[in-house]
Amino acid sequence: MPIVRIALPVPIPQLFDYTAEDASHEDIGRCVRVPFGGGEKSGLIVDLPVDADVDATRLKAVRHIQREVSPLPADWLELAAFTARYYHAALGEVVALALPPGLRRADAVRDLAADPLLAPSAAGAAVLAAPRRASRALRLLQHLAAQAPQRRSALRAHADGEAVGELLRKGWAEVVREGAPLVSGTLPILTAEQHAAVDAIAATATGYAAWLLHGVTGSGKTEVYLRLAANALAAGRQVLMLVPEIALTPQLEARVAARFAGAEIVALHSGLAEGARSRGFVRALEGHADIVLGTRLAVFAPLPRLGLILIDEEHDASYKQQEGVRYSARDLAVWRARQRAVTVVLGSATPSLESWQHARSGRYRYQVLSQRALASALPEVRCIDTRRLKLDEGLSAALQSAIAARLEAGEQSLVFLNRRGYAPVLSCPACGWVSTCPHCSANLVVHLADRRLRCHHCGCDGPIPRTCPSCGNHDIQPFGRGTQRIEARLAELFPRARVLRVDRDSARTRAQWEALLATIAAGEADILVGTQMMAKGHDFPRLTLVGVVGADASLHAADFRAPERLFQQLMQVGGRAGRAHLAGEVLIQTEYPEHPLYRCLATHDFDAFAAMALDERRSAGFPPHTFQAMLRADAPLLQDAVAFLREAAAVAAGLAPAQVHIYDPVPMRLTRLSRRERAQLLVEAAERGALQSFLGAWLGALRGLRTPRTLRWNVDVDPLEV
Ligand SMILES: Nc1ncnc2c1ncn2[C@@H]1O[C@H](COP(=O)(O)OP(=O)(O)OP(=O)(O)O)[C@@H](O)[C@H]1O
Ligand SMILES: [Zn+2]
Repeated sequence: MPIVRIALPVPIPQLFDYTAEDASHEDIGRCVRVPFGGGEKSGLIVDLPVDADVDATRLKAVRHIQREVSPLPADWLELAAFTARYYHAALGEVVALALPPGLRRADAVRDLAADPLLAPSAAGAAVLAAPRRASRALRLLQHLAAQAPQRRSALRAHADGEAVGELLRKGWAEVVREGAPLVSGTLPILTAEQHAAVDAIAATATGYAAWLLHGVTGSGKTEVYLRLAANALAAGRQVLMLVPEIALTPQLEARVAARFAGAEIVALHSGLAEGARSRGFVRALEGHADIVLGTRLAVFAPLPRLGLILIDEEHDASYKQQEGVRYSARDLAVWRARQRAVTVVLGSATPSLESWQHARSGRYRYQVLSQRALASALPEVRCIDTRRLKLDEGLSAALQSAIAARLEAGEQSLVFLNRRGYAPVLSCPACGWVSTCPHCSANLVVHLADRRLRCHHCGCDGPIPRTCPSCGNHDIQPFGRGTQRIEARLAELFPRARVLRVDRDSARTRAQWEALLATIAAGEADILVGTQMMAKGHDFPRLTLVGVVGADASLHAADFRAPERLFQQLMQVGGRAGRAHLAGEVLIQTEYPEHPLYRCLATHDFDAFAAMALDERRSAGFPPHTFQAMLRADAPLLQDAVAFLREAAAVAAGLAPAQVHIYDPVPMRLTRLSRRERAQLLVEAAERGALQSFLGAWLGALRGLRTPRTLRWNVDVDPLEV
């Protein structure tokens, strides 16, 4: 009887053999359900071995093979295997992460029929012409009318997308004939730099090439992506477009859908309902989807006709998964481009130092967009020296009057503060009590909007006490400032202005987020108070002033990547100012106006900053000049976590070649998280290969160690946080 070898989601690097009566080589790459332990697990057939690893008579039989959809192709299995190897994870875990849950469970995949193009029908047009009460269906119809035709799946993705069935039932929308033009709408005339970039990148389109597209904020990188995508689509190829957080980029989704009305666009991200995710994945797998637009996990989309990979905001930390299999979608995308011999474009106004270094060394090709597409200039950036100033709830007089001037002119301002909540801690001046999280080594943040004290790490919360829980003092005070406090003060200072706070508390759902964006875009907000959510990618033509408060705190953070992140964040958020025809200005409140980081910001000199930061990294022996991996352990008791890491370090000492450096175990900065104490051990090498082969041997040995039941450990290759 045929034997099938299966990758199952278990945390050990082992494959499992089963028998399957009717299995053939055609089944490699198919999902299966198998008995496992007392229950059932689902996994993927990766091989059809001639002989089993164990006595064949003891093998159990698979329960079900999913044969409704095409098997995952060999190149996809290679991608999964590479991911498992490089990040030292079990293949089954990679498969579990990469496949949509429904497909992996070998469930039936429904609704695989083509994704029809829809447009308003005559009845729909009549509905739009007559005044009627607002409803979901009406809003969706209006949206469709503004951008018809649209794929059913694209409509589904709209905030009112649930009404798509209703629209069809009511006859307000109809299916339009295929063969609609691939590219629709009027195309903007490219700037000279955009033109040069498109030409240069298109010239390498016949094989593997990695491009860093370094375009200043507002330079029109998106337009370059769209033109390159159009070329690939015209050549009959599929395009993979990665974005940092799809919930943050509904605008981009809409833009892509509007540009390529005749193309099938599939969104892939973890926010989708299971059915939609399976469906999109299978549409890509079977070669129907033309464009796959998604967050990091979309890098695992199977794409038989792949022709181009685009990575927007390539520097963004969200491309790195921070739990489970800690992969970097950006790095995997580059590997994938090489594997499939296609072009990959990494775009950013503030490239990661890793990518910038690759561009310098010639590993990546390099294309610059130095001018903004619409605006005549980048915003003017100035520091407000706050050392001798009296601030009003953190706001300087200069910033206040700049905001007042924008109000007067009918323009928008953004106050950027990367700390949500009202105040980072509640404290008692009498006895020194502070609000600390019972589960984490962190303070509880005051959220005045819903009157709670909340931990931003474990999420636990409770009411705000009226008196000090320790001494009974009535006069306990919120200490420090978050977005809610700034919002409240701005509302007092500018009573006639419409102040809008944009952070993860005010935009908890995608619908809330889209509503906020729509409010801003419609000019119905005058002063925005926002966290880094506001920094990414947005394009609001009337936003002309960005005020930065509280950035100094990150200047002296312990993580060696902190300056890079701060610079990127400030350049990005500053880049929201003056993107269209109104001049922009960025005011940074700081006690260190002479700091080189701020000076580089003021001159928009990313290259100077990057060169400086890379020099520092070289002398300190940090990435990208070295390669790192982090072994982390957590347990209810810190001593258990540290003891394990000490043992791991001792094992490493016996295995590591001279060029691999093993650091001492240390508690993590946020030592306690959700009642578990955490510690880490850094290993570093001058070469990736040396690190990789050491890791293989070391982790193998660690898996054999006896550890307390309550201890967990994991490895993070190329960690972003150290
Ligand atoms: N060739 C062009 N002609 C006219 N307008 C353009 C052109 N290219 C881009 N734009 C417009 O310029 C603005 C900035 O473009 P886009 O948002 O793509 O910039 P970006 O490079 O992605 O910037 P960021 O990195 O800051 O997000 C947008 O409003 C876009 O529509
Ligand atoms: Zn907590």
